[in-house]
Amino acid sequence: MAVYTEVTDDALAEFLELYEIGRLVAFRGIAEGVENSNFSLRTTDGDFILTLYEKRVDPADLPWFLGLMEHLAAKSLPCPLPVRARDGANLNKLAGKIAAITTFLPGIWPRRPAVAHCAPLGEALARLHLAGADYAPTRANALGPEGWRPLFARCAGSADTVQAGLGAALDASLDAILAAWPDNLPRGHIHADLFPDNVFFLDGKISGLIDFYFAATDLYAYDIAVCLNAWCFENDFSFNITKSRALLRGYQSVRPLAEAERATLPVLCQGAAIRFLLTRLYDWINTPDGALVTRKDPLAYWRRLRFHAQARSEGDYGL
Ligand SMILES: Nc1ncnc2c1ncn2[C@@H]1O[C@H](COP(=O)(O)OP(=O)(O)OP(=O)(O)O)[C@@H](O)[C@H]1O
Ligand SMILES: N[C@@H](CCO)C(=O)O
Repeated sequence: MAVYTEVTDDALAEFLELYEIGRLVAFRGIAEGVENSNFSLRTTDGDFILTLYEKRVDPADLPWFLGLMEHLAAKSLPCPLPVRARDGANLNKLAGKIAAITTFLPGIWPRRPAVAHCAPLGEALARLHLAGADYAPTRANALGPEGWRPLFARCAGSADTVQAGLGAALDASLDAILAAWPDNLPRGHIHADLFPDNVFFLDGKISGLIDFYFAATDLYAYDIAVCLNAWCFENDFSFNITKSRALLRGYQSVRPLAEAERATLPVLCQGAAIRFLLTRLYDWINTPDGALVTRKDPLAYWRRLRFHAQARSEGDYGL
């Protein structure tokens, strides 16, 4: 459930006056997502999404995210296009929060990711990387390697309440991953959270890439590692190398990987696994019982981390 902030009819009417998008026809909260409050908005001009930015998004970063989306959409990537108000602003205030309207994208996200989704996903990710290359402003990845130790420090004390011995195991894993982390790979703007619920499909083709609020300037291959974690494990935590091979082939059909990117896939995947493990662990510990939002299981990423830690080479990912 992700409607943290209620929007009254009067406040909405006043807000929509700022835009030139026709008259309101329908408005409802969207239950999915955990980070921001999202509403679907229908006007006489069409369908839109209204987002109110909540806890984790730093308002100072919003112009960068919206600018990136505008840049990518202009290059025909199927991502939401921020709608500008009459005065040209793409961010305004609603119900005490910073808010934006973006275009609505058709399609549905795959509840059960299959092999057939993975090649189009890889292609779309590579297109995103290429299309973003000439977006000049940069954004440091707050949830990249430099952020992992400080994040762990904020939840280490409670890790063992989730699983006995988890704190010490994570401490050792972080040491190993950070020591082996590559710093000389090709970089640019990455999505950094391209999970199945952020990718819409229609008739077997990708129709939407959403949720750019973790995007940052970082290693391209790290973005692939995020996708390998999010798309290529089965419910029993076994790694599906057929999905991984399809994803990597799809990616390389658009942007071939450098040798160093291929060779470092095991550690990049460990890093991506620990990143989601840590944010989930933090949320697990800090979300009060009875909160409306569903907490995500940190241990699902502990299982993934263990797989990647025993991977020896790119061959373990189907290359
Ligand atoms: N541009 C869009 N077009 C169509 N639907 C959208 C769009 N943006 C968001 N949605 C809908 O809103 C839901 C939540 O959006 P989103 O994933 O961005 O929320 P969030 O709280 O920021 O997410 P997350 O928890 O994944 O970080 C999506 O699953 C989708 O149903
Ligand atoms: N994709 C993240 C949640 C929000 O970005 C996760 O599954 O932990």
